[in-house]
Amino acid sequence: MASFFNDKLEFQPGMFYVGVQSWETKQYHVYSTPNGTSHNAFLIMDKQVTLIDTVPLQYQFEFFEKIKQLTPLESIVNIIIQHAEQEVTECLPALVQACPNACVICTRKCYEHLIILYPQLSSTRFEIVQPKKPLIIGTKQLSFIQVPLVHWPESMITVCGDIVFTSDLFSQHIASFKRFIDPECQALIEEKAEEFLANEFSRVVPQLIEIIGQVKGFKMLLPTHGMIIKDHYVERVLNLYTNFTQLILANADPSLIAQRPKKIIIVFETLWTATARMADFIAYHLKNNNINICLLNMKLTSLEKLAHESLTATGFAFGSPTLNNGAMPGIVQAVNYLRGLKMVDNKPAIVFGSYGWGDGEGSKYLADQLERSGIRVGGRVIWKYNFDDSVEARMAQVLNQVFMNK
Ligand SMILES: Cc1cc2nc3c(=O)[nH]c(=O)nc-3n(C[C@H](O)[C@H](O)[C@H](O)COP(=O)(O)O)c2cc1C
Repeated sequence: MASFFNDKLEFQPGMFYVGVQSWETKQYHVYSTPNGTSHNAFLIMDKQVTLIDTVPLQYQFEFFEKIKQLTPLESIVNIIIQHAEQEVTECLPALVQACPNACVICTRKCYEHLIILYPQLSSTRFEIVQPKKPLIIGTKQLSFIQVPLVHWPESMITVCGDIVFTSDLFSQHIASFKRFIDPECQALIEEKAEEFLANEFSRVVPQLIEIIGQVKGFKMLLPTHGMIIKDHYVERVLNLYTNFTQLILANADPSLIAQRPKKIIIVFETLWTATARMADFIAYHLKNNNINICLLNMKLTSLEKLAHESLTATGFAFGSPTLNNGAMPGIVQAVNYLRGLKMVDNKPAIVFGSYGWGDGEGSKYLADQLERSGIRVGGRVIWKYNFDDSVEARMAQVLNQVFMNK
């Protein structure tokens, strides 16, 4: 009987895509994924049938059906788990039950994480990968490169001939009927790959540089999320990764940041528009002084957009009215997110905001959060309810001083 899931893709002789498209995923980790995502898994039909990664539990039926189109589940001998996170392991307990002959192959750390996540795996047969010991599965041979903290401590990637299964590396959050990057979707895929980088890998640049060197020259990259990258797109994506690492390294050096075209991120929230109107004033003032701006209202903007834009920023203006003696939740979240990704470090910042009856505790809270992370706040402009020309003049002076050294 024809199966609904019979959309086999043999991307290399004997190698099949058995992943799923998650069109409905609009939130991933802490940020939004408007294009959905995919959870990619791969089956290698060799003497020893070998599976690379699983998918989230909600897709177990589809995943198993896809495998069964190619081979009975019991025939699987090796289950390679590149990363312990639930998105690639939730089907593992059921899979192990369905494949009595299978051995789970992963790093030592991955094994430690898996048996905490799934105690029922304690009697499963595991094999811990060794750096220089390939796994021979018949005509094909697999070798493993550990990539700690890219993006969990147990992560590894898998090399097979001239292709690499890259786990989260080179991922892009997008669901699609296409499996391969092509000219039509190239721009979107590259944007999504850079967004993924900004949100997931800003803290692991030395590891990225090492991996970029290791995967140069390979023909095909098969990430956990998004489309497969092959042919000349491999070089394009590696260049994108290299540019990203250079950008992040430059972010650690104030003299290199100073050489970039100026770009100030104005990120704010508002209750009754006063802080929003001041954000507009800041935007106009900077623009009139030939400084690029990006104006983001955190009620209408996503964290992944904020992080992506912040990659190339040279400074920040954070605005919040006072709400219950503190700052607005979205802007607190924004500061916390950028601080964690080290996007604000070494860049000038100001805070601003309206208040009613207190002392501008909203912007004070933001300034304290930034200063506690070692980020120097160059100015704080506050006003009661509504602002007039004198507050605008004060703001203009702070902007000139902090962002233009005037
Ligand atoms: C729910 C709520 C809580 C507030 N809490 C405070 C407060 O704790 N301290 C204060 O000075 N003002 C407080 N305010 C007043 C606002 O900070 C004030 O209206 C301000 O002008 C709003 O700025 P906006 O127009 O940018 O939203 C509060 C306002 C609201 C609606």
